[in-house]
Amino acid sequence: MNLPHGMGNLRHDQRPKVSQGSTRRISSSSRAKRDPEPSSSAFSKARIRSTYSDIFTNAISRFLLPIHVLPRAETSDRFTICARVRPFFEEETLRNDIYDCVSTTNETVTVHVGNLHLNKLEMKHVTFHFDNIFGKHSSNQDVYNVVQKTIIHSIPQRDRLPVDSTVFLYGKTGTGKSYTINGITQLFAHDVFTFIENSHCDIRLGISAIEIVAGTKGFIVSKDNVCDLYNNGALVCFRDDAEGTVHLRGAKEHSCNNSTQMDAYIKAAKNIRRTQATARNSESSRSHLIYFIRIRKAADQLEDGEILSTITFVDLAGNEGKQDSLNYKGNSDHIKDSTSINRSLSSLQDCIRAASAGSKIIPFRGTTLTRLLKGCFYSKESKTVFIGTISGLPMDIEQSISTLKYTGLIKWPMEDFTIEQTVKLNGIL
Ligand SMILES: Nc1ncnc2c1ncn2[C@@H]1O[C@H](COP(=O)(O)OP(=O)(O)OP(=O)(O)O)[C@@H](O)[C@H]1O
Repeated sequence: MNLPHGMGNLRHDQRPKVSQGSTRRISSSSRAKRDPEPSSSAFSKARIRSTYSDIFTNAISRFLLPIHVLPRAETSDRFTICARVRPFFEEETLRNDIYDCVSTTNETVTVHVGNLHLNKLEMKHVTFHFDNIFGKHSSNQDVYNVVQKTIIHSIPQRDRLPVDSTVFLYGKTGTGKSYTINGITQLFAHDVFTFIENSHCDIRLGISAIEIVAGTKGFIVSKDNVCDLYNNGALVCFRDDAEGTVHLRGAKEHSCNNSTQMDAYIKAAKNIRRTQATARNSESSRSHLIYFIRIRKAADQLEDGEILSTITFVDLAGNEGKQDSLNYKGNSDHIKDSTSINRSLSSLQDCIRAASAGSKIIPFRGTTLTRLLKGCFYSKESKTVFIGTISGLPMDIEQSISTLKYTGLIKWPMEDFTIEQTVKLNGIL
């Protein structure tokens, strides 16, 4: 029997156990109806999940990935779509109402959604099939090994022109975006000079780091501000050229001659970035952080000398559902931040989807974030890795599903990467 790929490397006895129930693909048209925004009802859902945790954990332990989940046509390698599941913290493992609602293989992640429907308990297993899944036990090195295959295309070779590459981290607050980007940029800093040496090309590296923060006029959220993290947060203007390369006017670019320097500049930007303690994360990022690693001709020592390619690392601010916003009632700054962040994330998805569908019209002018990343959408040769981060907590289920849908839709129509099975559980309430 042909095992679906992703399951091929699991022995039969290692695979999750069979579950009974209906299986269906999710169509894009019915998506909105069945997946409403998490709302105050999410609280009652959380209560149901905690009250009937025994029944739900039993149903999760009997889950088996449907055999026909995976076949799909080969798609281009311009976008690599991944998800990472963060492990539970120690304090979470000690709580009775918390159990793991996510299971993974190398290419699939399944979110187990326990619910009460018409007074009966049911378990919906929603499986997402991506290019790579990093489970709870994966390390930053595992993530970097995949990212490296993409960013290597930006290093010039004698027989090949370099292309731009971008790595995005997207997910709910506290799911490990910054943890992942810090890990992979550190590994990148360590490796990149070896790549350059092996390329035998005369090139030099420069790094700039900016954050995008919500601009406000009174009560109104206006155009976002771009701040230079290497110049005390000074405001930066930018323009793009015909090739789509964005030039930051007034942003400092530091030349890096070795790994230690590169690593130090990466850490310096991270430490200056705007963060705020929230209910979910003591150091929650309230801005989008972007590192631009410019690969320039070595002969051209000027700061604005010819750019051969750019490697961009984007740590997006945490997206927030309605229930998160309820924690900040009355904090108008936080609400303005959230509005701006959610608007730019939604615009980013529109742009990446238009780009992956090969559309000539890409709505990148909508937000500062998408204007800055224009090159990633316009250049057909550019390569992008998009990593959605989630947690397996019962109270995060709706957000995890929303993150995974957002992430997958970048590359495929919904029915090509999602499958849903519903199992009716014993117990009438
Ligand atoms: N894979 C992981 N392994 C171990 N610890 C992790 C992992 N992912 C996240 N963490 C820990 O979880 C906490 C929150 O992670 P992090 O700050 O990266 O979240 P975030 O998604 O960037 O949140 P925000 O959007 O609020 O900035 C941190 O203490 C981090 O060390």
